[in-house]
Amino acid sequence: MRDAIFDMPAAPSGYRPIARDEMLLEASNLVFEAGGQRLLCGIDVSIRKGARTLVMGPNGAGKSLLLRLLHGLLKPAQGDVLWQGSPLTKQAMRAQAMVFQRPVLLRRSVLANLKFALSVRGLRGAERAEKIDMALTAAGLSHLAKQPARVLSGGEQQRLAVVRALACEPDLLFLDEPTANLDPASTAAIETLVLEANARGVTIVLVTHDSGQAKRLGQDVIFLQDGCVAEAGPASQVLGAPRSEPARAWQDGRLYLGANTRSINDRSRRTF
Ligand SMILES: Nc1ncnc2c1ncn2[C@@H]1O[C@H](COP(=O)(O)OP(=O)(O)OP(=O)(O)O)[C@@H](O)[C@H]1O
Repeated sequence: MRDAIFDMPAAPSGYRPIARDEMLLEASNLVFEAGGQRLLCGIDVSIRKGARTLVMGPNGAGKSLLLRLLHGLLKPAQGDVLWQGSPLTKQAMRAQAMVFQRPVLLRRSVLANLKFALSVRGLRGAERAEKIDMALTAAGLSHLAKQPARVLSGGEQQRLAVVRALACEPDLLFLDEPTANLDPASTAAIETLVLEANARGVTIVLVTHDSGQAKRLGQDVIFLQDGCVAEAGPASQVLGAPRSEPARAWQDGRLYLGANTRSINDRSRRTF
């Protein structure tokens, strides 16, 4: 039985080994295949309760697929996802929420988007109204509550998507490139919402290509390359003193093309 956060060599000094009961989500030997291709190669990852874990790596590395598998939106060809040590159930999925790069909003008002999400969770009346009010305030969207969500700017839509997810009080929030295409002010607003939620105890798993964001938010990092984990561990190691070539290239700002020359069928082999 594993008792450390990731399947890595000995943890570097200063990094506290994490006991198993501190794991919120664990995946072992996750394989995903589509169209006759092996897209995830047998991934082992663990998500610490209360931590901010970043999923990084180049385009097509499998970051979104990994999030969807961890959230239970996709089923693996092989491998298991455990939520607090037990198989992922519908109930466990309700303790999680996901925010996508392009916000998925109802073609209704800002208010109705929040109302609907909370109603699905069984909230009504004063309790729901209070949560809606809190969400609108947190997102700075109170003045736009009656506007159709689709007329909001990209940054406003993403803030709505984040507070709508958080209003349901998930234990874990997945965010797939939530600030791609956003300007610095909008990025800062999303990061503030994420950090505030995390300070309240919400575990965060966030995909990013943004090196500044990785440094600002990262506590643990899973670095993917070609559907495999190239390196995983504390951000101080993976981003600060990487051991794998893909993560080293990222740190140096080099374009790492090596793995792309391999054929798709080689994806099951770890060559890092
Ligand atoms: N349903 C599917 N069927 C076939 N191939 C798929 C499917 N979903 C994803 N892929 C492929 O799997 C690979 C990984 O996709 P994924 O979206 O996870 O990459 P990513 O790391 O999130 O990339 P990006 O940074 O560009 O968003 C890609 O080559 C993609 O084309």
